[in-house]
Amino acid sequence: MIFTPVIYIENKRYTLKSGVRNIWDYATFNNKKIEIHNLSCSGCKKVSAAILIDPQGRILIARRNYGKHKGVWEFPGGKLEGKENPDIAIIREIKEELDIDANYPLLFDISMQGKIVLYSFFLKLTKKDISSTDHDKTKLLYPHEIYRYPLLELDKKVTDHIMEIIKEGYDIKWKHAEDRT
Ligand SMILES: Nc1nc2c([nH]c(=O)n2[C@H]2C[C@H](O)[C@@H](COP(=O)(O)OP(=O)(O)OP(=O)(O)O)O2)c(=O)[nH]1
Repeated sequence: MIFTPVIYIENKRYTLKSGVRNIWDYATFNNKKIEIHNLSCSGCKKVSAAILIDPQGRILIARRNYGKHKGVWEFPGGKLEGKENPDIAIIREIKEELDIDANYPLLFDISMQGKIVLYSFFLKLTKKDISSTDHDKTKLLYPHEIYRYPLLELDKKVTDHIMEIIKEGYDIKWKHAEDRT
């Protein structure tokens, strides 16, 4: 599991390494597996969510097209299967839902509400035309714009944490390798 330089675990904030200001650079410092803190929550539903970021720093949100959350905007993702790790789950989910092949999911938030534990990962969005099996609409939004849409409670908390990370001066934009100077 690769963390960002900042991680929120149940609303507590941890800084893992100083001196790294672009969250994507952290992957190159920290490319080894680390076991995540084991949350004790018996009978919890564990869910991974993808904060897919484009090169302009916009985030993908999607409107659910079925079930009890139909019409609600959320981050793509879904439940962990069996003993699956959250990072493996998010790679599988966004392949299934959006047909996106992702690398280096960066874990930055573990939030709980009721019986749900949500693991949120930053991922690079390189694909242009997005369509989802689970959603009828998608949007690319700057983080402050996300609040304009009806969101699940946990997603508001995750968005608050993204805003805090940006206000502190961390950059969530990334560059294509060929654009790097
Ligand atoms: N995919 C996704 N799920 C989220 C987010 N935030 C959040 O609280 N959840 C909750 C909603 C669902 O209860 C659960 C995701 O499960 P799922 O994607 O398999 O959806 P589901 O409707 O089949 O799940 P269920 O609640 O009916 O059991 O996590 C989010 O940003 N993305």
